[in-house]
Amino acid sequence: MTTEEKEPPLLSVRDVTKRYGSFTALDGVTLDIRAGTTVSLVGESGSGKSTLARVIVGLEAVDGGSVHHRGAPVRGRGARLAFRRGVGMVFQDPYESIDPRFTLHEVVAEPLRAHGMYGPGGKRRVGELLESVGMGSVDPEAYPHTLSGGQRQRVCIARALATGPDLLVCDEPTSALDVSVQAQILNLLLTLQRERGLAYLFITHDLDVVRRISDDVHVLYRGTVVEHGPAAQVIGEPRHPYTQKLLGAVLSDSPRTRRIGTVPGPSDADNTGW
Ligand SMILES: Nc1ncnc2c1ncn2[C@@H]1O[C@H](COP(=O)(O)OP(=O)(O)OP(=O)(O)O)[C@@H](O)[C@H]1O
Repeated sequence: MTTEEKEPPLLSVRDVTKRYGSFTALDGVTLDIRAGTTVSLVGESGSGKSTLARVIVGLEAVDGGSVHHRGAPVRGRGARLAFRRGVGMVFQDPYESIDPRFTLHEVVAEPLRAHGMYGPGGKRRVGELLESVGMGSVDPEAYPHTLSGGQRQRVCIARALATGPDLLVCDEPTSALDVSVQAQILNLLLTLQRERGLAYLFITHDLDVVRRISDDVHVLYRGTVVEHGPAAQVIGEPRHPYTQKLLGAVLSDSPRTRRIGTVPGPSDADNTGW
């Protein structure tokens, strides 16, 4: 038996359902993330990617199914609190996700304070975190409006790392940034992953990013995982008709805009029957 088989996945999502009123946003989603690996989540707009990300980090309650961390269900207040320390989130828009009234120090210290981890060494810890994302030379007492989008996203990454998580959920962390900055942020995330053995759940519309970073890919369609597997297989030889259409639509675009967008739904499809 290999180590991989013996150890439970770092994160396990089991048969998760999420409804908003009568609308089912997630319908029996199951997904595993192994320690130190990257799972990408792709699917057209509205397929449920952000909902799944919010469910995983505990921003939304599930209506059915469960989330497990290192083999133990994230259930009950104690388990939820411990899990929240172990998972960080990076959002799409670094302008919206930082409170402009907080200094950079306060932004990064916030999760430490929330988890009772801001002790006497708190200031130094925040300095180290800013340093680790390439912001060591910036005044921690500065306010976010003095920063560029890329710098803000670095601060958001420092905040996500504050409690020492083993998993980061990244919801389109580069798509609101200038193209030249996107590569820098992606490189930073890859370096941090290497250095810290982090696992990522990575939501992106950018197929080149999916190719570059993913170990596994899950394809979401209307709240259901229709295909998953190693990235090379899902991208190189997609089996499900929806994945084929999704990637086909992307690949027919110009190389500069390989974004996973909208594909014809079942009613428009030619007997694909997904
Ligand atoms: N709070 C909410 N109340 C009602 N419906 C919601 C809510 N949040 C999401 N939805 C609906 O759930 C579905 C999935 O939304 P979600 O944001 O997860 O999609 P997505 O795949 O992340 O899309 P995008 O790529 O555009 O971000 C959408 O139809 C959306 O309108």
